[in-house]
Amino acid sequence: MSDHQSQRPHSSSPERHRGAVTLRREAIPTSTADQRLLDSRHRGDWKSRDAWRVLRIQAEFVEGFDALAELPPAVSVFGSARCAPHSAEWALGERLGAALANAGYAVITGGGPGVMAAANKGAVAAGGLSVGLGIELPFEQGMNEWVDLGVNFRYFFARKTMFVKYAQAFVVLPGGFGTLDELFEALTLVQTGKVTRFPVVLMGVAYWSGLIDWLRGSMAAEGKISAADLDLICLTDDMDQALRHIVEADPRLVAEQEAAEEAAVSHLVHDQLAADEAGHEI
Ligand SMILES: CC(C)=CCNc1ncnc2c1ncn2[C@@H]1O[C@H](COP(=O)(O)O)[C@@H](O)[C@H]1O
Repeated sequence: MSDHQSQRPHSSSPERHRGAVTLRREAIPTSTADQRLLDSRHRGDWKSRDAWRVLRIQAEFVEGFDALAELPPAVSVFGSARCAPHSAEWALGERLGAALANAGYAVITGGGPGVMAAANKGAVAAGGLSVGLGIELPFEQGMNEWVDLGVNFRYFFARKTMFVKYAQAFVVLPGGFGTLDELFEALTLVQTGKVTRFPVVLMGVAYWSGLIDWLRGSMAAEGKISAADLDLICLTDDMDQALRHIVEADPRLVAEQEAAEEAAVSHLVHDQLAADEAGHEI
């Protein structure tokens, strides 16, 4: 008898154990897991159980990690699925995709239409890697034609993990609920220290100003966030400023800068020690 079993209190009624779960009386199933798995008549409802879904969710994370692990440094771009081709927002998305690709970043979008397609198109035109993380929706929708590496997700939350995990920054163009969800998720992760050095750029000053005013005038003024939390956002229409904000926080550059600073300090200490020694000898 194992230690685990010997610690169980004796009970007159029969019981069954399923991992950490103890089952007694009416809760004991009349069939075994093997029976339910092998009995084809029940295959349908077995698949709709949450335990089965957990495996599908797990598989979705594994597939996402597998497909994206070797991605070069990347930036996730968000924005409206509904902006029309040839609109000003489309043009901004395309310019942004190209600028990011020219700066050496892969461009990750939701793989859908609108701003997503524009940013993917810009990235492809500039010779960059164009990535789409699609989402299964109630209506049929393929990846936009400018996605070169596409992964389709069933679950929003698994997909959202990929946007953060494989990007060094978020750039958010004008959009609706989906875009706000992605923006505020990033801000919450940075605010709570779940991700560090993660630049969030908002492009489209006219569109976002009302929201920023409200965040400052109501949310921060009433103490729901600190004024410093607003510093997490870089609001600009200027492509160079957006790029600078991203590049300056790039972990590769930051690591190089920290190494250079450490080297300078150790030289200084070394010189000081040498000078002290020379002073003693005199
Ligand atoms: C025409 C239409 C509504 C298509 C929807 N097709 C979509 N395909 C892929 N990602 C999407 C889609 N809709 C919303 N999203 C996600 O939510 C954001 C856009 O939502 P919204 O349009 O701002 O609220 C995108 O950044 C994207 O990640």
